[in-house]
Amino acid sequence: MTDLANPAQIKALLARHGFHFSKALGQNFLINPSVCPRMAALCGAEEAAGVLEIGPGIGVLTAELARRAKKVVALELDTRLLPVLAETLDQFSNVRVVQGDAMEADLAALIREEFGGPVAVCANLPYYITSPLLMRLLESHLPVTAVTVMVQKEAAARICAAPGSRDTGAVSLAVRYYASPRVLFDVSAGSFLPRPQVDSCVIRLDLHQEPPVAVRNEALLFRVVRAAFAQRRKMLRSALPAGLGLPRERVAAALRKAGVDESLRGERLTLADFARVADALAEE
Ligand SMILES: C[S@@+](CC[C@H](N)C(=O)[O-])C[C@H]1O[C@@H](n2cnc3c(N)ncnc32)[C@H](O)[C@@H]1O
Repeated sequence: MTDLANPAQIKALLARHGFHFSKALGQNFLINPSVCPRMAALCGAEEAAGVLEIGPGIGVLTAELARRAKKVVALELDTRLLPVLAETLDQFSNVRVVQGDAMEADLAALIREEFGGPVAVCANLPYYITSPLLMRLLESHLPVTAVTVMVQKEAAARICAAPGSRDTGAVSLAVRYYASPRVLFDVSAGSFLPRPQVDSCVIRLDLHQEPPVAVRNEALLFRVVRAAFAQRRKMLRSALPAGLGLPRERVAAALRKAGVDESLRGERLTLADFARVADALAEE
């Protein structure tokens, strides 16, 4: 049996299957033996109905999840990895590997059919789709308790940024609408095969039962947030009309009504501020 924390054995396994890493699919596999047990222990696997993993690779994290969760469903895009996973996860009767694209798959149906209730999501994410995939998981109103993922360190700083901080952006605010984010631990570039250019970080997003702010039109809220950060060095009085394609006077009136200073930049606003601006614009 292959020791999935042993680089020499992993290389031998992949060579036996004629596998070559695909950069385009973000294939950097974990080889640091301490990372997967920590992720699996911190992702809420035991409390949920099971764990949905995205991108199992050769199954190193999947195995640790299977030791703790009632059931693990692992969604992998690369068909070349299916025979590898059949071999490495052979000992676990509570794991099902599903071939598919996490950006396209009907995740609601998958969770409904495979699990009896809300799941935890755990993944070492393919970096090329980190933000869109996270937003898909959050926006789709899936029965998910928490999302624990490895992302690039810079992405973690943006996703978990507190409002008003230097790293805050449209993604940070969108994430906070759906979840409470926190950084769990850092992971060095040397923990992966092949070694990526940058360090990584494991974060956990605990999904809210209800959004922390009430807003009339969710889509408009996110349009306002994106407009404010599309030109983040500009004050709201310029950034919002440009980003929303609205007359300056209309935006100025909405900002006044919302009690938000038009000379501020987006990074100074909280989610509640943005919600008041969106509501004021919706009323105009
Ligand atoms: C960073 S690797 C992580 C592999 C493994 N979980 C580990 O930690 O070693 C990302 C994995 O996601 C898979 N992947 C890439 N794009 C995907 C997609 N759109 N849907 C599902 N899996 C994808 C890759 O093939 C790869 O196995």
